[in-house]
Amino acid sequence: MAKQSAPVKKNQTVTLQFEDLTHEGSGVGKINGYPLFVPYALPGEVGEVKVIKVKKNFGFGKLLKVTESSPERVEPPCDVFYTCGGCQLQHMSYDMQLEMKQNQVKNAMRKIARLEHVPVHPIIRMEDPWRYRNKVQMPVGEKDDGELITGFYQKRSHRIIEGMETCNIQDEVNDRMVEAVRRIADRLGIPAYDEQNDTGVLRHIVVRTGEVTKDTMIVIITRTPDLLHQEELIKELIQTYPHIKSIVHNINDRKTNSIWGKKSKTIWGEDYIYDQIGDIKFAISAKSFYQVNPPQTKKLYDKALAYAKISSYDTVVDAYCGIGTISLFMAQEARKVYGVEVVPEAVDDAKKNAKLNRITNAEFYVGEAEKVMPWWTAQGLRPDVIVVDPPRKGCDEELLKAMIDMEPKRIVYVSCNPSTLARDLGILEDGGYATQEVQPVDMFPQTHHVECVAQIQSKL
Ligand SMILES: C[S@@+](CC[C@H](N)C(=O)[O-])C[C@H]1O[C@@H](n2cnc3c(N)ncnc32)[C@H](O)[C@@H]1O
Repeated sequence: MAKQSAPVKKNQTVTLQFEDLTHEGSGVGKINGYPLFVPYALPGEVGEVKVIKVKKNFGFGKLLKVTESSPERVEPPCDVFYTCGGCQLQHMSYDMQLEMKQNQVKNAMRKIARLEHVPVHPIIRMEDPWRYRNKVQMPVGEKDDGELITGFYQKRSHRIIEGMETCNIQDEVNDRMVEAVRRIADRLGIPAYDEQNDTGVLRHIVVRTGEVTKDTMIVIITRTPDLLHQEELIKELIQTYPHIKSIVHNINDRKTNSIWGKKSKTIWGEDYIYDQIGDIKFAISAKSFYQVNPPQTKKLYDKALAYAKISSYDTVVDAYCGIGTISLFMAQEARKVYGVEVVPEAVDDAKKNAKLNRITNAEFYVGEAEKVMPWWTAQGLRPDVIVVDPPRKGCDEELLKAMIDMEPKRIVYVSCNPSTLARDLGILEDGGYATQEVQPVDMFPQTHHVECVAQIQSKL
């Protein structure tokens, strides 16, 4: 059979009618059935597109001009939206963002898990989908004249966007704190890290602010073991900003894209900041995972708790438990909760958090969930409910097997990636578990990320 070639060539300009969106938010238009993926194009629009990459079954294009615009197109409020890689969806209405995410979850359930009959509820929207992030990790660089600059990297590069004064999805306090550290460090003459030559000092400024407490933690990440002008920097920060409760110095001396180094020390204040979700208080240390959107997190955890249907006789396992957030919510209803988490600092936080809330029926262990759970099974632990909340890559296969071996009545799966969620639900179906329903929650407005919680029941 003759090999079919793509109907377009690189650098060709074509007119496209857009019909759909990819899960990353690019518009999809077809030429003789051949799809072209075009960032910033919306379904229902017609546009002129320059073809920039041609593959066998699909290609990529750059939107040159919108000739027929969608009513869902909006002006992005952020000046650097088209250069920055942080948000992908500011050019579409919030309703369209939600519809796209809802479809993404439905498609994953249908195409990956083959669970078309499972209800996917309407996504839980955010009342005000801006300024929600409680944590920022901002790279530091220098202008040609040596002045320090901070800003996110331009898309697919390590070039800092100059003149980025604010990020519209960040808590304003975090914006101000990044600028304060930049300004003081610049005046003190602390040089930025130079990635090319692996020289210089200041790599990243990380700021986390508690939603309820408004406590702020600042983490200064340097290449060098010492932080130049540390005392002056601390003095000026704490005198000017009394809401700063902790300043941590983290050392990353490797030539790497990773932000964090292994060693951290608190150079002023406490090792933690505090925050509260619902009735539960949390101490959060620098390296621990804590959900970035607190108002939506409460809605997510309430749903997880409702799906778990815990009685006072139940034993619960919370795998990937972080600082014990979900565990402590569950512990209020359960007989006993066991949490497991791989980051030792997070487990220390979880134990501290149990004490802080006078919760005595939750125990926390450091380890890889996929190794600890089979060991627990061998010890005879048979929980009534298992909660999992893994990173984007989903659950390890060993962990899924261990869950099935533990024979819980119910599983609650919290996921930040519908594709791996659907893959894992398929494996659980084969292991005797049926997915009852899925609830998407919009934890990351303006970006293509989507969070879900699924209720899963033993078929026995
Ligand atoms: C999405 S977070 C969820 C944390 C917590 N449930 C929450 O809502 O705050 C995933 C957590 O899994 C942890 N983790 C990653 N791989 C792990 C593994 N193999 N075993 C145990 N924990 C792991 C991470 O350190 C992180 O704290």
